[in-house]
Amino acid sequence: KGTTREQRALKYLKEHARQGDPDSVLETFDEFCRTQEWAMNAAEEKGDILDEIVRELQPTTCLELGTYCGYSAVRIARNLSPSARLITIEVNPDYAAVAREVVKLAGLQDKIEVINLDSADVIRELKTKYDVTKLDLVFLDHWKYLYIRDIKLIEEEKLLKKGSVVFADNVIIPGAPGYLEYIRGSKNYKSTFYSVHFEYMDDMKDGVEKSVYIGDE
Ligand SMILES: O=C(NCCNC(=O)c1cc(-c2ccc(F)cc2)cc(O)c1O)c1cc(O)ncn1
Ligand SMILES: [Mg+2]
Repeated sequence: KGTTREQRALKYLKEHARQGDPDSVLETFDEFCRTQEWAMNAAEEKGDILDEIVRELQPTTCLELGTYCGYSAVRIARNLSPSARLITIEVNPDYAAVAREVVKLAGLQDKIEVINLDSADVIRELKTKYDVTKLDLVFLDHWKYLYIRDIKLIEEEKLLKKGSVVFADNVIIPGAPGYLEYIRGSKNYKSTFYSVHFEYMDDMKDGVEKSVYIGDE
């Protein structure tokens, strides 16, 4: 097949989802992954926890590392208040291209900015180039060994404030042991682990970690 899995998913969404309807895009993407081809979306159970965090926190500025096809970006942005926004970073150009289309299909291009660069380079420029003062919500879902590098960078840049939430996917599968040890050992966070099913696999368990920043501003 000349197409990639991500391109096939986008085609399916364009043919079956309602333009401008984020809920329809997410439901259709979940249907694609259950009936056609698996994809690494933060699906149903993980998504429900993410929805809960966004609804309770009502974040103004969100950062996502690891856009992939934009499933969780749409999931986050559909619950954001009118002036709130999400910056999502994807290093893979093919993934970023698909994600931009999915965001447009959901009608959320005014809330979501997809950046096709390396996460560390963008984090260093959030204040100067992306007009960010503080991050209310950070969603870690990119390469698992980079979680610890990037959370340390976010702290170094003083981008968190009391109450900021850092939500990490895949802390069991594929796993992020270094990150878990770091964040659970840090006095600046209050962490909670949630045992959840791995996306679209009812017989596999994964885990997500929600950490609330309580350190100095
Ligand atoms: O790694 C890149 N993106 C995805 C990061 N996310 C993951 O790796 C990830 C993986 C899995 C996963 C777990 C078990 C398994 F058998 C297969 C996949 C699940 C998830 O929920 C993820 O989030 C990437 C690639 C590339 O070519 N260029 C730039 N970035
Ligand atoms: Mg993931």
